[in-house]
Amino acid sequence: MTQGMTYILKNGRVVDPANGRDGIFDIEVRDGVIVRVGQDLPVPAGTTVLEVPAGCVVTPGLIDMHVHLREPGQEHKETVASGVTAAVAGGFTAVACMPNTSPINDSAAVTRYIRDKADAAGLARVYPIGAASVGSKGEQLAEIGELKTAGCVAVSDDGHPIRTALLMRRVLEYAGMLDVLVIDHCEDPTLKGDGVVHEGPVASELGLHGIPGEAEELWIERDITLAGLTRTPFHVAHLSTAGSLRAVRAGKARGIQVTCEVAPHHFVLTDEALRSYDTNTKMNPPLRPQADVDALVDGLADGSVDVIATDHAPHHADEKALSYDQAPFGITGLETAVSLTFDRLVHTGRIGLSRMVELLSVNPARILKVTGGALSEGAPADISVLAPDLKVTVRASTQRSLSRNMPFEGWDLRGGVAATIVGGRVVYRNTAVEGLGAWPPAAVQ
Ligand SMILES: NC(=O)N[C@@H](CC(=O)O)C(=O)O
Repeated sequence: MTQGMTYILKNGRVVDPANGRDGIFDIEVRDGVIVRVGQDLPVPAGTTVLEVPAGCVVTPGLIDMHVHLREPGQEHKETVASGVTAAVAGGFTAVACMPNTSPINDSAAVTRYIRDKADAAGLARVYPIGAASVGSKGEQLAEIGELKTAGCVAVSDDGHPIRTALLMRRVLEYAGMLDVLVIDHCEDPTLKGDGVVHEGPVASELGLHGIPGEAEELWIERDITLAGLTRTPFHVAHLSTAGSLRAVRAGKARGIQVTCEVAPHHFVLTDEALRSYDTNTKMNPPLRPQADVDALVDGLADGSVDVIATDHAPHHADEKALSYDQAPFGITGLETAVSLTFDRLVHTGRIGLSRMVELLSVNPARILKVTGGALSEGAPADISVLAPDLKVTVRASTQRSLSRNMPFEGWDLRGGVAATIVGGRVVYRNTAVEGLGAWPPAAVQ
């Protein structure tokens, strides 16, 4: 389908909390833009009708604000093109990619390189996140103004915390002045030491070095204090413990502009999964005990968690084949997030569909200040069509990511993605969903 086409998405259940909509609506798209949303829209001559399959839900395009695309420098794990292919297959119309590439994205040249690759792929929108410090080394401020001009929407030293309190203060001051979001990977490196899993009975039994939850919690307290001092918004990457969530809630209650994200693996898995010794259970931060998982689910339900973000961290099979201590941290997530969210949060009754859309679209758009988050007339037609009752069996071999490091192999989940529309183009169509047969072929299907 070309961008110039006019079509009407008909009879879908539209869940668009930003516009207060949850019901059967039609959406008219022209030249890549939503021109009308209404009930029983008339179909002008020459307009294509795309009937939304029964049971499917139409939402503003999902946005994953934490992914690793690995290009430049680690194209054996993922490229921008393979990453955005995985993104649209996972229902995401946009992703924000972390700067821990090789070289690090601490310059306009790297930012532009990533954007050019994303433009060439022409699938999901890609928003680069620049490094907060030169080389993410935690010594010298990066050129945040230059990064913003080149297209970065946020800064972070993700993979590492922003190393000192003074540097964090300066990053907040400069980024705040330039209206660039600061995202921190909150982890005290001295407390982490050579830990590879959560510190607790499971780690002891398995003989693996532990990382206490307090390594994250202390750092979040530091950053919230500095966000208060500088009166600047601050976003916590991959929050994983009950104590961290208490700190965020307390910060919000004091009026500090702090937001946070939780990754699906942290609300689905506990550190019991480590007993498999599967290195696909090794990620940063580590899998936590049930009490933390319960607290995160409560936070996702009650609004204290703002965002679900995958922390999609592809690694090559050879690297993940190393011993548990040696293997790199991280798992892929773009192609399982929607199914895990449906299965574990929506179908269990913990959150409703509109909260799901807030977590995966409305809030990431608002926090990053990027397009999307609402199906408004005049907005670019970035739309996700979700299939809440689709039966999905997760298979790494059928995923689009170049890497296969994920711990959900063979899982049967209820809920998936039917189609993904970016700027009016149907870029992904799931051939397993009945009723999409009359839709035009998509670049990914
Ligand atoms: N989250 C992860 O487990 N891995 C991230 C970096 C990091 O945050 O350690 C990666 O880039 O692989």
